[in-house]
Amino acid sequence: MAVITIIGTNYVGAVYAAAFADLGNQVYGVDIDERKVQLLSEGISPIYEPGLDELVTRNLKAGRLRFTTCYDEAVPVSEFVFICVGTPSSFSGEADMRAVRSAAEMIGKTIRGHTIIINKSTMPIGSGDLVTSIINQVKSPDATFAVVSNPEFLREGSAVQDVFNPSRIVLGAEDREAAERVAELYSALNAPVLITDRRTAEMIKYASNAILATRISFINEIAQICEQYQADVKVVAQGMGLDPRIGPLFLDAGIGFGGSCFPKDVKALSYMAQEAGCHPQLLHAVLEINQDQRRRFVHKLQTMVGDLHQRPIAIWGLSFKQDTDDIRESPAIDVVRMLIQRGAIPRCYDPAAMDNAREVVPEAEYFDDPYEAVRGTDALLVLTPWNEFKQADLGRVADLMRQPVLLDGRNLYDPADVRRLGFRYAGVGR
Ligand SMILES: NC(=O)c1ccc[n+]([C@@H]2O[C@H](COP(=O)([O-])OP(=O)(O)OC[C@H]3O[C@@H](n4cnc5c(N)ncnc54)[C@H](O)[C@@H]3O)[C@@H](O)[C@H]2O)c1
Ligand SMILES: O=c1ccn([C@@H]2O[C@H](COP(=O)(O)OP(=O)(O)O[C@H]3O[C@H](CO)[C@@H](O)[C@H](O)[C@H]3O)[C@@H](O)[C@H]2O)c(=O)[nH]1
Repeated sequence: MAVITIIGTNYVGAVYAAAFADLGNQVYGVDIDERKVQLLSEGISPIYEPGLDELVTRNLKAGRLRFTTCYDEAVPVSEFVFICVGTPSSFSGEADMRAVRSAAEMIGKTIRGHTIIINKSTMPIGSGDLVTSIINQVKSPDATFAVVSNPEFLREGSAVQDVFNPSRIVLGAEDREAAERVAELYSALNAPVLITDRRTAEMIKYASNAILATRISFINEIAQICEQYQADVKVVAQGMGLDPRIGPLFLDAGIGFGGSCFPKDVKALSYMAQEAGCHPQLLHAVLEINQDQRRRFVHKLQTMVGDLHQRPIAIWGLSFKQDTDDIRESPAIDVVRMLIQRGAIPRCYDPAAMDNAREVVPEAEYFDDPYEAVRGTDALLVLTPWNEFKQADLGRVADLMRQPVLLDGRNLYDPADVRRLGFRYAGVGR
């Protein structure tokens, strides 16, 4: 049993707080957002993440988990303090480290005895040194500490599952004993552990996200070429994926990657590269192809239905991927914005992300029922691959629409099946 504090309790921190408690530890979750702390203390997850409510509730009841806004209540009694605050993109693409700096300062002021501080947020290379120096400036003279980098690889929508079944635990430290003590926290999960220096660990995170984003932009570029030569990118990806050197994952063509990680982390890596005098051509291309994908999709809609002014267009899916309410950098939200700019009337449905979407795109119309959203529309755009869209009653959809046009931004449907129902259909790269 260890006493652990998690700083920042949202997509990453809330899941970790509950998971470490579930493994038998005493855990404090600290967040500056009072509403979030209040909800979590009542066993209600502030985000849509399958399995999280149950995990939080079970551990609150067992008395192993507590949420607070007060560092003083948690940090002084903790042996381990995880930093899980956000590191969003700033205007230049550089990671915005304000939350990390302020968390480090608060940790520095409240640590007692010996504490291991773990950087779990995705932070630029060199951030371990930054956190160390901030803490050194404010800590009490008798407090000692070590900073370990421990990047996180969970995916939203399957975060609970991913945290209990990690592909690897990466630890970076100048103090090997500190890294080994952090490794013990994960010992029950039987995952491979890689211990290295801090900067290498920080780079492993950026390089991992960058290659996954690269695969997506790669297949999206292949999809563009497939469209010109009447090949089917879905089958191309399948055929490529059978080669064990290539593998089948992260080769789904579509409207591009979004979310709070790939876009910001590729930008941050590219920024770091440029700052160091490198020329990150591949990273630039990955981002450029990703933006193009959205524009090309809207252009395809225009070629199929003509001028969009005053045209009602149905949208299925707003979150950046399935099984989450997260709309950060969602390509679907970008597409909706482009439609509005062109005078269209987007009629949107999403099983989890509509409250978030309403806040950023209040001009669109929202429906609680996917079939209501398509009523009287001139096209249906499927933008997020939620399960409930995969076997939807497309016959009924065709009947409800003013004209049956289906643009499948995630290649969910079999083109021949959809055309048989009377739709004019376009996927991506097929
Ligand atoms: N979301 C993911 O799937 C994922 C996966 C792996 C790594 N990461 C990385 O982990 C980090 C956290 O990601 P997230 O999506 O959970 O971020 P988030 O922005 O959704 O949540 C951050 C939380 O930290 C809180 N916070 C901000 N400043 C604070 C402070 N000074 N003290 C205490 N709490 C504070 C915020 O109120 C918020 O609840 C980021 O660096 C991200 O890149 C995210
Ligand atoms: O073949 C694919 C796979 C994914 N996507 C899109 O890529 C984005 C990211 O998807 P995914 O990686 O599943 O979700 P995230 O929750 O953003 O997780 C990524 O980002 C996290 C934050 O850094 C990392 O921890 C994870 O390992 C990494 O997969 C989404 O918009 C997906 O729709 C595609 O377009 N095609």
